[in-house]
Amino acid sequence: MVPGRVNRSLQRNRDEVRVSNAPAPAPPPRHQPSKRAKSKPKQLKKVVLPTTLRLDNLVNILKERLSTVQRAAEGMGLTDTRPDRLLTSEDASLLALELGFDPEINDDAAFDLFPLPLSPPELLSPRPPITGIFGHVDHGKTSLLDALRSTSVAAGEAGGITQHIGAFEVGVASMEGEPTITFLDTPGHAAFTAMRSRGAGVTDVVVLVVAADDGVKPQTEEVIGLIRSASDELGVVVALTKCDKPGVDTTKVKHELMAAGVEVEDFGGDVPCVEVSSVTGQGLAELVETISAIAEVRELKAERAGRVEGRVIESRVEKGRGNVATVLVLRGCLRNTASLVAGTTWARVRTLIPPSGKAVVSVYPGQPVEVTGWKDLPAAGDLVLEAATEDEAKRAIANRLRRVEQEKLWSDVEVINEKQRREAEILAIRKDEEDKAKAKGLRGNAVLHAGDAAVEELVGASDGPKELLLVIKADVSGTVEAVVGALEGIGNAEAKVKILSSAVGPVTQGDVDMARAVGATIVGFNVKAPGSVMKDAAKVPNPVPVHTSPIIYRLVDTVRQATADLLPKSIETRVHGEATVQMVFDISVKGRKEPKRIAGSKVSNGVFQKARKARVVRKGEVLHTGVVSTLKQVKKDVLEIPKGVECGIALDDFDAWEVDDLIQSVEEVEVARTL
Ligand SMILES: Nc1nc2c(ncn2[C@@H]2O[C@H](COP(=O)(O)OP(=O)(O)OP(=O)(O)O)[C@@H](O)[C@H]2O)c(=O)[nH]1
Repeated sequence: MVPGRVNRSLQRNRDEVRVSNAPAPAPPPRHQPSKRAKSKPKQLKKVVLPTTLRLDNLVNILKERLSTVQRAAEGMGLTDTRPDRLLTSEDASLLALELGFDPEINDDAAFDLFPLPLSPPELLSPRPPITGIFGHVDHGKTSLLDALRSTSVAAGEAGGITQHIGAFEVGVASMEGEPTITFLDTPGHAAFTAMRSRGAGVTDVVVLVVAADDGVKPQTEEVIGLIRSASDELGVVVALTKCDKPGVDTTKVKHELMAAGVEVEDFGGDVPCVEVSSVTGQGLAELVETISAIAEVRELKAERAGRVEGRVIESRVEKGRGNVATVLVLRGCLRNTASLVAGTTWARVRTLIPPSGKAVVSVYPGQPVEVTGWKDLPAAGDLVLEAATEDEAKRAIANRLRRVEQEKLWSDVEVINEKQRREAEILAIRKDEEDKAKAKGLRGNAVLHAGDAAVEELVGASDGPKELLLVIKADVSGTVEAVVGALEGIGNAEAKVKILSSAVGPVTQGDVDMARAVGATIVGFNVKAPGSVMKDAAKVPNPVPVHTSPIIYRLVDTVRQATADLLPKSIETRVHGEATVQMVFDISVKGRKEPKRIAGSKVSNGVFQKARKARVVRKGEVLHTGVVSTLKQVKKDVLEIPKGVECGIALDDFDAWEVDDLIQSVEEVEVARTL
């Protein structure tokens, strides 16, 4: 415990408040210590405050009166001082200080691991370039990666098989230093833009794949945009694929590339363009040579000793191996004895498996490796850092988790406080309306009804957009991110998607329980939902919708439809008949003092039906829509009147007829809306 820390931060806060209120002559009341706190600094009594507490918890901890704490809170500028109001730890500390206490926080909470400063040049050694292959759907990325991968297998030990770990290495005979290129095996689906842009973050060289028989397409342009935004860090080579196809016009494609802003070498620019075929193997060696030439010019170097740093490029749970993450080493030496942290999890490395499939004891910069031993699954994109000891790793992660929890809690605090404030407001309004109703002489249900009506008006007026709550599951962390990216934007101002949680793994009973508790829908990409879990999800009265598919677009469509279903249906009015008022007269009705006012009309269009609602239109303006109480032909009650026939019409709640009013016989139909 370090008591001084809080005081320093409190001082800083006071300064901030003063600055923001600079024009005011006197310091504002909030964050202003009382004389009591100032004049008796030695008598401050130590108190340890939990990170989250309600106002009444603070009252108990400080052993003060509720009213005293509330007064102090008001003096600090807090408008809401109800006992169940949640306080931020900062406000709670300030209140404690204000009331003559010395609040403490745990200094260990600040500990974490961070990337090392840049290494001095004399410690740097060449490293393999990290190469990403990007381009439009079906332009041949997978085929090119497969062709390059088989080159690496062929060049490796006899019978060797490359494991699919999200990256692989290809040897380059002519390259100096580390004679390999590391290829990232990134997927090329349109919905995976998020992953691609992250992939580009660790990439040194981009191979822009353009099919020679198809030319520049929307995703080609998207990749060009990505390359432009990171042009200082990226080397670029264009691979014109499918050049074995008869009749392809590579010059035309190069023109298209120029038009899209890629200055190809043949036309005087600096971007090399290699014509390849994954079918015949044409140009593959040249492509590899070109990448290594680009890498040499860029002098890619990293320190091969010391603490390791890397990035997670893929992660998944594997039967028998547990949490597995493919890590790309960016600096240092990754040993099979290291303790690592990534995101909010850590690992004591159990095995290091490179693409060749044979365990190794150390891995160097530019190389990809599968790391097992993670306590939890790290996410694709997470920074991997080495801790000096296992304890250090655990400490850093405990603090990161605490911070994540706190952040979440404090965003919830706002919501909870707002919800409580609103509930109190609703109660007050209900009471007020009920009192008014009683004063008017109303009794019993009529009083309750007055309260209900006022609350309904208030609640109806301020409802935000409807939300489709989602629990997302996917096979690997990269796809979790992609699915979240594809779904989170769905909706409009009236209905939208809200993602409650997203994680790697199959749909579990826990997911269903959680979804059921909050009324959420489960979306699974490329994952299984066991039969028992699906059976439970289908249970009435609270079934949980579960949508799983290996096709992301299908999930997007399903979620879009489910979100559209939340939209209030639009009401379409269909007119089945029209009558024009020709004269207005009164008839006396048995048992009624007042005569009934009848619109003597003639049906001018369609059929006028008693069972349908009637809409009164005067000079184009709708005056009333209501129930038909009387429909008479001469003196006889009838159910409908055809076109051209005269009739008498009366409505339940309207009788201010005028000659020439139009009475429409209407049907109100609910129409589903789309997004
Ligand atoms: N003739 C010929 N066909 C090719 C070549 N490269 C790919 N193809 C074919 O083009 C089609 C698409 O190839 P993929 O490698 O799946 O393309 P992709 O870019 O990975 O596709 P997505 O993963 O869907 O983005 C397949 O039918 C391949 O057989 C090539 O060099 N020559």
